[in-house]
Amino acid sequence: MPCDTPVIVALDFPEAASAIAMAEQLDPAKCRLKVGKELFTSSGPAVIEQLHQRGFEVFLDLKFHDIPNTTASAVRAAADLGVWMVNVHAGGGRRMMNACTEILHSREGHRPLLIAVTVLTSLEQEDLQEVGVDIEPMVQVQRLGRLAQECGLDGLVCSARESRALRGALGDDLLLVTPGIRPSDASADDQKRIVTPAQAMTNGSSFLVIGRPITRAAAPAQALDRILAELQQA
Ligand SMILES: O=C(O)c1cc(=O)[nH]c(=O)n1[C@@H]1O[C@H](COP(=O)(O)O)[C@@H](O)[C@H]1O
Repeated sequence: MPCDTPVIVALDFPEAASAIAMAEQLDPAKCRLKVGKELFTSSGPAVIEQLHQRGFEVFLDLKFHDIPNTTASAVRAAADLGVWMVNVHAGGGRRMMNACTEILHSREGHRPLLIAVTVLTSLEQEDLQEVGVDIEPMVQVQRLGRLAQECGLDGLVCSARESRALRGALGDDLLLVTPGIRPSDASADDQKRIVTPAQAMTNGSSFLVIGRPITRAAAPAQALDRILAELQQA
């Protein structure tokens, strides 16, 4: 069942049973699902197969960041799992990202969308300065976004706060996958560069990654429906 909405629900759960229980409350036509570091570390590739069997397309979010050979090999392994999307960290640089696009373009069969994380949505300018990046998030996002585009990646992970400027600087072809999405009444949790679902789409985001506002809701399916209704009105 193909999904016809921009929502990707983050399945941040400690093991497969709770992740699958959440997936079974959701409709593959209304959302895609993201498997991240916690769930994949605990459950491995099997949980992806279980989600595929339930009709979901899966974004494997491991933010691969390593030397070119290691990262390209990991991306190939992700492609072998049949995932819809996989991410690397643009901070790995040009040679790493080129190695990843080359290995995907040289393979037969299924090829996932390959996107690059730019600046984590949990970071603000002060955080960047502490780790030696003495520029604003917007500038760093555009610098890494341009580099990823030059390397032929399909898209970027960034905050929807940067989506409009990225569209102006890099055009409309890049997929902009934006976490840090919060309905106006939701807690920010540990996210810093947050945007509402409707504003994110208005800003030019392609996909919205949403975790706790849906998965921690008393009624997750209804929380998703409310967000989809907000998007319809945008
Ligand atoms: O690559 C990601 O998915 C990601 C990048 C980023 O900059 N910020 C970010 O929050 N994420 C992920 O998106 C999800 C956001 O979850 P919530 O904060 O619960 O909505 C988590 O699974 C994060 O690991």
